[in-house]
Amino acid sequence: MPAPQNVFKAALKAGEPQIGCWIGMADAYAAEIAATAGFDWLLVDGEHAPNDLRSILEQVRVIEGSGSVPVARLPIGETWMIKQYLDAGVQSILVPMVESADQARALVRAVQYPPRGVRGVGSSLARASQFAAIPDYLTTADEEICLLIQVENNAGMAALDEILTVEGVDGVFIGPADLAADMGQLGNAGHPDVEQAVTDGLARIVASGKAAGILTLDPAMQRNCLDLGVTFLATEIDVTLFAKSMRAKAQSGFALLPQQIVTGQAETGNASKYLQQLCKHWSHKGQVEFDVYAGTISFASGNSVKLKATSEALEIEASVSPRGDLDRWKIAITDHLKRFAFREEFELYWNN
Ligand SMILES: O=C(O)C(=O)C[C@H](O)[C@@H](O)CO
Repeated sequence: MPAPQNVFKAALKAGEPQIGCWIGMADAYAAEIAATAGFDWLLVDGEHAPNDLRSILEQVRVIEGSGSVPVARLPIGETWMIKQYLDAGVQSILVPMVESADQARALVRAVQYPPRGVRGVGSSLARASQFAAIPDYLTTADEEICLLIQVENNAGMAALDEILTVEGVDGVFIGPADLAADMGQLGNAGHPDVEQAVTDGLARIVASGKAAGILTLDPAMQRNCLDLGVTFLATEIDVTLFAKSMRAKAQSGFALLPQQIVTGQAETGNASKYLQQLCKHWSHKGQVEFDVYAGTISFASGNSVKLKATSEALEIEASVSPRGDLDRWKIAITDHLKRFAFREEFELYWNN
């Protein structure tokens, strides 16, 4: 009886695109929910999520029972860590921050038993062999391990062609976020230079015959990657899905409640000037419409202000969301207008 077949590895070898999702909740219950979605693979993130071997194992267990395949990302590519992940029964691993062919070769050795590799032999204790219930595990395990590595900085990209010659690396994942950071575009993986480097790298990986992979939430980039021949594509992240939908649902709930609104006025002959100054000042942060007589400024937070200028006064209506801080918003509006009206005695009276 051989080691369990790695259907994910087989699909990559056959060039069949596999759509996956990053799961970073670091919780088996959440992983079990994700596993009902039907993704081909789920990346259990041991690098950026608060996971340890135990939590990785619990998530792998619940995913294995579904139609999805677990792929575990290690925090870093250490031989002893790989040994533990494989003995725990993980068959597909993703190793971050690979930047040389020597490093890739060491990782290949780490996932293989002697004489080809250095994986320690402990299968009699290991879940991977079903605790020695799989008699042929030792001689069949290597073939079912899928080793995926991440190239995600300038050094790795420079060594990519040599890395792609390393036998035993089943796929190479380009990490846009970390590559962007190393390219001087921290937080801006969508920068044209970064996207160009990513697509060039993916094309080289595909041309080498190895599987190419990436995580991107951008639908256009996802389409482009599949057109390039990417075969392990992660299109979502559970944490961001959950966080964004919770925030949106909280806002839509509060939208059922009345806004907090207050009016105010200031006697001045420069009402139109100050109105236009305030609208221009906040035009880069919020949604702004104005002319010489009236203006509206709205922010994503729910804070907004309407202004009307006459020849003698500036009239204001300030509002915040039901849970917003109206007093703080009034102070912000007052402070900005006082700064613009520094040449005169300017008092803004609120009708609260
Ligand atoms: O560099 C990248 O991009 C990745 O390796 C994926 C990120 O680590 C993932 O956390 C999403 O930002």
